[in-house]
This record gives sequence, C-alpha cells and structure tokens, in this order.
Amino acid sequence: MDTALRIVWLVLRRVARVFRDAASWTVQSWRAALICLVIGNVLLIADHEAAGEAAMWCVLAWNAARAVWRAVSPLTYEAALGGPLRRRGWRRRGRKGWSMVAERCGLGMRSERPKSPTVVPRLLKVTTTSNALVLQVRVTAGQTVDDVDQVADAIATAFGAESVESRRVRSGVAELVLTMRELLHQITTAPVPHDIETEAVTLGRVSNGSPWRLELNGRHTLVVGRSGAGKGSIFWGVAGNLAPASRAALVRLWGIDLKGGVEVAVGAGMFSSVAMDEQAAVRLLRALQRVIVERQAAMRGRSRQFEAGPGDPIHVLLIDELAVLTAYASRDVVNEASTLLKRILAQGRALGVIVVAFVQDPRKETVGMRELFTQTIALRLASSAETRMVLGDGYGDLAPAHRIERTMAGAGYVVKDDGAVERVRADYWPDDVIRMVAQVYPAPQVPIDGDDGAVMDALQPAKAPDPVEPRPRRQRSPRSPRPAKDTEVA
Ligand SMILES: Nc1ncnc2c1ncn2[C@@H]1O[C@H](COP(=O)(O)OP(=O)(O)OP(=O)(O)O)[C@@H](O)[C@H]1O
Repeated sequence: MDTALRIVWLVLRRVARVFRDAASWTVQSWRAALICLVIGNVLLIADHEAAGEAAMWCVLAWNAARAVWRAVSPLTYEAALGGPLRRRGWRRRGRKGWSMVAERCGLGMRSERPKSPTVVPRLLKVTTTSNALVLQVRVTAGQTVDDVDQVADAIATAFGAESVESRRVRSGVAELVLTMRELLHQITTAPVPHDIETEAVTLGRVSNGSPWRLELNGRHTLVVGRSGAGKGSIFWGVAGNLAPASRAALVRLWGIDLKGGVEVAVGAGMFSSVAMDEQAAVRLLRALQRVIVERQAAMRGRSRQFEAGPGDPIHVLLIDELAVLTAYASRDVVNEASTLLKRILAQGRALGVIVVAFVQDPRKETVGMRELFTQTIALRLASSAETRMVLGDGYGDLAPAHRIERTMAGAGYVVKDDGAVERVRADYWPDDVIRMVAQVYPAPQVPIDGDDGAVMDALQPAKAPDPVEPRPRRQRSPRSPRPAKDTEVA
C-alpha cells in the first residue's frame, strides 16, 4: 500500500512539473506566443482554419512537448535541447548586457570631450562551456587586467553567476569565466584507485566538472581550512591515490599526526609509519633530512632532478595539523621540528622528498614556513584577511575561500603556477573506502618508535614487494660523512 501511494505521489509530482515547465516557458517566450496568436487569428479570418489553429497553439504545444520530454528522459533532453538552449540564452545575455554591467561595475571610462559616450572594455569573444559563460574582454586605454579582476565578483553577481574565475589571456585581454550552474554542489565519493601515480593525483573535480589533478612531484603543498572544511578528503585523496605506487615501492608514505592519530589511524596501513608523538615526529624528520643529504651526495654532478625507481622511492610526508608540530608542541620540539622541516621544504623538492601539510590556522605564528610551500589549497576560511594571508594579496575577491558555505566541505580554491585560480571540490573518502585501500595496498611497515638508526635503515633503498629476482643496487658515489648534519640538527 505504501509503495503504491509513493508511486502515485511521484507520478503526480512529475505531471505537476510538466504543467509548471510548459506554463513558465510559454510566459518566458511571450513575444513568440503573441506573434503566433496574431498570425493564427489572421489565418482564421482568411478561412484557413487548420493552419490558424496550428499557429495559435504552436508555442504552447512546443513547450508542452519539451516539458514532457524533460520529465520522461531528463538526460537526453539536457544533451539535445535543454543544454544548448540554456547556453544560447547565456551568450545572448552576455552580449546584450555587457556594456551596461561593465559601466555599472566601474569599468566605464568617460572621455574628456563633453557629451561623448562612456567607453567600456570591448567584448572580444562570448563563449560557453557546459556550465559557464566565458567573456573575453580587451581593457580600454588607462585600464589594466587587474582592474577587471577587482570587479569580477560584481560582474558575476550582475549576470546571476554562482562564482567567477578571472585570468589574463595576454597583455590587455582578460577572460572572465562565470559559473552559471554550480556543478560542485553534488557530493562525489572517491573510487578505489588502481593506477600507479607518482607525479600527480586526481582529488575530485574543478568547477567545469572535469577532474581535478593535483601535481605533487617537485612541489610541497599546504592545505589550509577551518575545522570541518574537509581537509580529510584531500589528506586521503593524496594518500589513497599514492597507495598503489607505495605498494609498487615507487613511493613511501609517511605520516605525522600529533592529534593522537585520530585522522590517520583508519588507513594507517597505507603508511610505512605514522608518528603520533612529538619524539617520533622529530625522528622521522631527521631521517628524511638524512635522505636529502644522501641523495644530494649521490646526485651531485650527475643529475639535477631525482627520478624515482623501485627501491629508490619518492618520500611523501603527510602532516595532519602542522601547527601542533610547529607551534603547540614543547619548545624544544617546536624548535627542532621547525628547523628540520624548513630544511626539508627548502631542499627536498628536487630530491624526491615532498611534504603535504594540513593546517586550520594559517597565521604567521603557527605556520612560519608558509612561503616555503610551493602550492597552497585554501578550503573554507574564516575571513578575507585569512584568504589573502593564505593565497596572497589580490586573491581576496578572486578566490574568496572565506565565502565557501559550511555545507560545501571539500570545496576550495587553488592558485596555479601561472596565477590562475581554480575552484575545486575534493571527492569524499568514507572510512570504508580508506580501510579498503589500506587493505588492498598495504605499505611496507617501518617502526619509528626505536632510535634514529632504525628509522634510517628503513629509509635506505628497499626492494619492491614482489620481486622476481633481486635488483642490482645502483652505483652511487661515496656517501658524505653521516654525523656532521645530524649533530648540528639534534
Ligand atoms: N569532499 C567532501 N564532500 C562532502 N562532504 C565532505 C567532504 N569532505 C568532508 N566532508 C564532510 O565534512 C565533515 C568534516 O570533514 P573533515 O573531517 O575532513 O574536516 P577537517 O577539515 O579535517 O576538520 P578538522 O580539522 O576539524 O579535522 C566530514 O565528516 C564529512 O561529513
């Protein structure tokens, strides 16, 4: 009985939606409806009854057919008719409205001569993507692309866009990508990874719906977001997507979680080791610093960029809540950990030792080494001052991380190397998926609760997990003497 009632309710809702769509589309196309009504009446007066009736009702009939199509098969309707019609509407709105919007948003330049019209940046190109209206404009004399950047948010609001990304195309030409339909509202769950990736990982989607790839090799990444902003999705996105490479001995994953291991425990098997107390964290940092020293000695004069191979992996260190290590731990630990981490950040990139760190509070006192991270992801932040602090001055309006809604966990902004802003949302990693990945791709375990020597031995080039036959060790130049750097750090 319950099921029958539910089916009836669903059918009634669909029928109501068909009537609502048909009526609202007819009202929207009132000019066409009026013209057809007039033509229909003329034909009726001229005794062409059938043609007259057809002309009078054609707009309503067309809209009713569309509404039924949409209700019965929304996907085919969207692909064949709904999407193209909507995008044509956006382009028309862009062309027609640009001059007025640009002037009202402060981009109008009044000429010296009296009564001459206000000049606004010239609209060069109007295009659309599946969910965005793209306007390419040439600024007028006396303006720069930065002037357009500054009012981008106001332009987006005027066109009814959800958000805007602005970039410089070439000298004097700016491109505004106005997101007219938000595709990031939907929550997506991360799939279990299969590919061996060492250079970059797919973490979710960018604003146009295409995959969000985060370059990792040769970069240190800082992820900043308030509590509940979804840092966990990026943490597991990086760890989980590198797990197959870790299993193949091309990557070694290390974790520092000084919040009692709460975040990392569920997938600890993906990591070779997780430091959960201050001393273990310092030991791990010392060991990674030593890897850097050894690789420097091995590569000196031979190569400038480290290349990973089985048994000579990229070391990826994930630090959950960096501030606990660099600000809130005991004074000695803060001092030593900060020094070691700064060295790793400064020297590790080209030597296959990279850091991905997560922090809630981006202030200088908590993250004194912010500028050593080569890329930053801003999730939901508390204020525009924080956004500017994290992404840099000038990004308060372009990448307004402080305006991300609480319901949009995992959403954020990335400023790319060329300064372009990308709006992204990470896939969600439920505990079950994390556990499954840790089970399918367990990392070789290395305890770090012993002394430094034990950790160091474990960081030596290791064999791939399922070797057919032992690999010959690579020829290396003699190591530099060990104790010198260590005693200096300790
Ligand atoms: N990518 C995502 N998509 C949708 N919801 C998400 C996503 N990531 C996280 N969430 C939701 O937001 C909640 C908080 O996420 P998460 O624990 O990752 O935040 P956090 O930034 O790590 O917070 P804290 O710093 O307090 O640990 C999760 O319990 C989950 O319900």
